[in-house]
Amino acid sequence: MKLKVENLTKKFKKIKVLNNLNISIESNGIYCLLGRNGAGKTTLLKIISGYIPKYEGNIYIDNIKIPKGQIPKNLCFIEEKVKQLNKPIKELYKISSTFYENWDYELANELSEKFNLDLNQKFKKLSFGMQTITNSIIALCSNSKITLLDEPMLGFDSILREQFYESIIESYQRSPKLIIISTHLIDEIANYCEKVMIMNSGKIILNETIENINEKSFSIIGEAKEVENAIKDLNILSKEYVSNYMHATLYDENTQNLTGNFNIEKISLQKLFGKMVGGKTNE
Ligand SMILES: Nc1ncnc2c1ncn2[C@@H]1O[C@H](COP(=O)(O)OP(=O)(O)OP(=O)(O)O)[C@@H](O)[C@H]1O
Repeated sequence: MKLKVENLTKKFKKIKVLNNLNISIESNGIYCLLGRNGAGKTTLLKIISGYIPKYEGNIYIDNIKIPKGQIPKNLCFIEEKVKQLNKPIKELYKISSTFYENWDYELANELSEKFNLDLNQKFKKLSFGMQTITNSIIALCSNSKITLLDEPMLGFDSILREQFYESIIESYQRSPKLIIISTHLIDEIANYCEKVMIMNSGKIILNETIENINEKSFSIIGEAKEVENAIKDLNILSKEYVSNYMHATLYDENTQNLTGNFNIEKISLQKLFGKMVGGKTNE
């Protein structure tokens, strides 16, 4: 599947939450969407899903323009904290199977077993984490060609999260699709997705493969003059000085040939994210 978001602007009471935002996704894959609280992730996913009809710009799926406010065929969007009807889980699966034409019964059974869900239990009787897992299972089993998961791991403990990541991969391997996961669990998701999009100030400021990000993200520490000279032509995200030492963070592909009396090491996606968007929220 292809997804294109073109010049998307969304205002709430004159405040621009999305500001001429563009995304182009050319093929299926597992993508993650990062941004600080209030960055506009949910708003973006809701617009793509047709839940917010008023906006400027265009959404294209497989090169076809989606009319504003229309829920695209073959798309499933699961919001954070979504409330289901207070019915037993097996009823919710049944209802969902009539809703989603490619519903995967086998995967629904497998995942329910994996997460020890009692299919006779009513939704409201489930713990918060189990409610979230039910929603996320429904999203994966919907087998939608575009699956948008907005903070699908809310309330999960670390074991549940690990199992859920495995389930996403399993569902993707059974039936490749375009999955976008919005999350704050940055370093965890980095192990499972291939591409990362970072939102800030209403725009996508980074849209890269994890592989490229790893190749470009570094920190360098050493004698200030020497470091300054070595990195003067590179993309510097931050600089800090302690006496005559300097610590800098770089995002640049031309770091391979840096040599000198300093230490250079890779940094995590979490750290890079902090350097790129730290100190700025839309709130
Ligand atoms: N219906 C609405 N009316 C007015 N303002 C809204 C509405 N929905 C969202 N906003 C505002 O838009 C901004 C972006 O919100 P959004 O929920 O999209 O961010 P987010 O990146 O998903 O945040 P979080 O990570 O905290 O869930 C926030 O400032 C929010 O208060």
